Amino acid sequence: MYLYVEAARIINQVLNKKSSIKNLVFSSTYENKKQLYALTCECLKFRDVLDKILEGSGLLEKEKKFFQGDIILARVLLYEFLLGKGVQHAGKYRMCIMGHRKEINSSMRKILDKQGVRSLRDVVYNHCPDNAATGKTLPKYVRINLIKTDTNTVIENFKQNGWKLLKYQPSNFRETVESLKEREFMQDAHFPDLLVFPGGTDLHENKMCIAGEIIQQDKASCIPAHVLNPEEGAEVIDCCAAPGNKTSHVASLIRNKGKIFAFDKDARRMSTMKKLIGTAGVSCVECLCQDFLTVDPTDPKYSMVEYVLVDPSCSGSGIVNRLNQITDGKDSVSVQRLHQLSRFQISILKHALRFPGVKKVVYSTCSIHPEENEMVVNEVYSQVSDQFELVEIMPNHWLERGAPDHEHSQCFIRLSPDQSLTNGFFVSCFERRKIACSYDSMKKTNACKKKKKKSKAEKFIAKCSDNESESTVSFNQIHVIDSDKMRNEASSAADLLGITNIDSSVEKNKRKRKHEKYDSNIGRVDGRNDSGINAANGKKRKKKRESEKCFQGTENGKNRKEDLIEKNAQLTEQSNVTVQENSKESKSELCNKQADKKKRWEADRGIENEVSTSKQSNDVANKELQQPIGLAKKDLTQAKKRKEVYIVEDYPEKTKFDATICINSHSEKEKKKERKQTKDDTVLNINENVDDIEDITLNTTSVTKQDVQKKKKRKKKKKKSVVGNNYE
Ligand SMILES: C[S@@+](CC[C@H](N)C(=O)[O-])C[C@H]1O[C@@H](n2cnc3c(N)ncnc32)[C@H](O)[C@@H]1O
Repeated sequence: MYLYVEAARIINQVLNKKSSIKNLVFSSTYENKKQLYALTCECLKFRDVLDKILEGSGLLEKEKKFFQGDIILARVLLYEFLLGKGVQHAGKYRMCIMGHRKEINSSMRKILDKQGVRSLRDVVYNHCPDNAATGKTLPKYVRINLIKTDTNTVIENFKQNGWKLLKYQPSNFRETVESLKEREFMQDAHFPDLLVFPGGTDLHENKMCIAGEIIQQDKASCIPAHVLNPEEGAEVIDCCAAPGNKTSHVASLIRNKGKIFAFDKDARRMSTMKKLIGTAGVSCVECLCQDFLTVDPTDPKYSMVEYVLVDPSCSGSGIVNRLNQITDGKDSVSVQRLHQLSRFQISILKHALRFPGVKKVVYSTCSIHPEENEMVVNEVYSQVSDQFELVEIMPNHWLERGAPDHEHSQCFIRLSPDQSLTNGFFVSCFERRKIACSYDSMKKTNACKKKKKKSKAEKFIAKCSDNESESTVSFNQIHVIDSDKMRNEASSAADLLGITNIDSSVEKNKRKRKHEKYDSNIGRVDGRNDSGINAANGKKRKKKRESEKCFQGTENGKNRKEDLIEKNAQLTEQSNVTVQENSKESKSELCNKQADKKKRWEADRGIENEVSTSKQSNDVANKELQQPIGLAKKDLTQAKKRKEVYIVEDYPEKTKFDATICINSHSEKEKKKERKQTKDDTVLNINENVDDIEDITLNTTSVTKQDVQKKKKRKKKKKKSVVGNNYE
């Protein structure tokens, strides 16, 4: 049968170090790769004991003609007969084995009796001091795919199918795991989306596994995504993603909301990944079959990426049931190979840290060699320590730290079969440093920025005035739609003219932003969290990213520090607007607030100074900072009631208009008329193309909807004629 012949061929090549099992299985023409892979691996694991049985039974001698010295094929058939599904549908192969079954069985019995065990598996386990070949002692970990289901449902499902859920105290977690018996399972102590089963449990045929609701994944390999801990809606890069276990885990943590750019240069592995993420119902991933080192970090496409996972190719020396260990011995990685790998790992990690918007990078390997772990991270850290810091991962929850005798080893975590009951693994985490800058220097920068803005605001207003009928322009209120930049322009304009009513609601994102407030942490590279899923922060950060869009990463060539300072400047300016508007507040209150704000600003950035302990004043300052611009919510509501403000709400979804200025200085009748007109007809078209944010102030023209439609028609006609010309 082709399966047996193919398995024998692959084993032969692996033993002769021609290629790896995975490569050979993937390139095989045998269709059922899973079956072929499993048989190949198992035959390699049981190689020694199968050889003994062969010797005892004299099978090779007796069937000299049949096997022609092919001991590997004989091993494969013997495995299938004794440990597999039986030599099925295999004609002459089956006849050959069945014809000698008595000798085979008696040979096996002798071995079992000699060792005092009941099965061949026990022979193998007893012969491997660390059980490396079988992985028997390692529990089986099952990750719950939160895109398709939830932990309780999965637990209930197992219980209904006769599995018993074991309870434990944190102090006896390890003992409970080690004592797990058949059809018993438990929840992991560290990660709520992980279940633990007895070693050797095979859930491939389980319905939830087939449906992609649960995924068999070692606990070690689940740690990087948890350490990365992106919030829902986050943008993530997975540099070396295939076959996609960690990618699909990240997708699960962000509940399929956000974006993952998954790179891998190996097309074959990439296609496996596509299948895996397809089964897992992951749709937020863009698979990019590309060498990650060739990706341009300044490409605007990646400007919103804040999280990067670096899980590069490594020696795999931590994988305990790695077949290379069976074929080559435990320390089979040569010095030269280690050197090559570590050079590659350094370059990938350095490249990951080049993405301008990135704030967290997790580097992991399934290697036990410091050359691929601590040494790589420390080498890279020495080059980026001005921008990034090494974060202490799970400081109170994980005892096994980086290898001693290496710098920063306290920051890293390692996993091992002995201590963590997992494969050997290494995880480290870089976070972008917080910017420390004094309040005074920040204010100085603000002053410069303000000057520039003033001229921009003047320009803006001049253009607005040009486009509205001069007699009615009073600029009592400004309404800005879907443009952060415009909102800022409007703020400056309002400032300049002493306008009191500013409604900066962003219509297109109205629903998204409804409950979100400006993040008072803006400008800080923050959000550390050891583990767990931080869904609540998700919306907040998404909003922050949206509002930062015009500053961060998109303005190529600008350095991040400047961006952040600008953001802070913006924030202060915006809160100033609020303060100015709040005419009811006394001067002294305002002074107090300013002082509090200064203290808070400096305390946030670790600048040693007196930090205000007054919760009340901090709360006020917080409120102020959270309020981006314009009217307080309650003031806005009142203004709406007084009909001083109206909001153009029902723009059609596909409207191209980004901004409109609404004049509000006439009688109610006129206002109504004007409102209708504004909706239907005259709008100040700030920018037709939302993507061209840079052009917003430049392309300010007044056009009617009819104009736009005409323009579109003209464009269409033009296109048609071009197509026509091509045919000619
Ligand atoms: C350790 S595996 C990644 C495993 C994956 N993170 C997971 O959890 O399933 C390393 C991957 O890196 C890919 N790789 C190696 N060099 C690369 C490069 N320069 N750019 C992108 N991918 C690369 C390999 O093809 C391999 O699939």
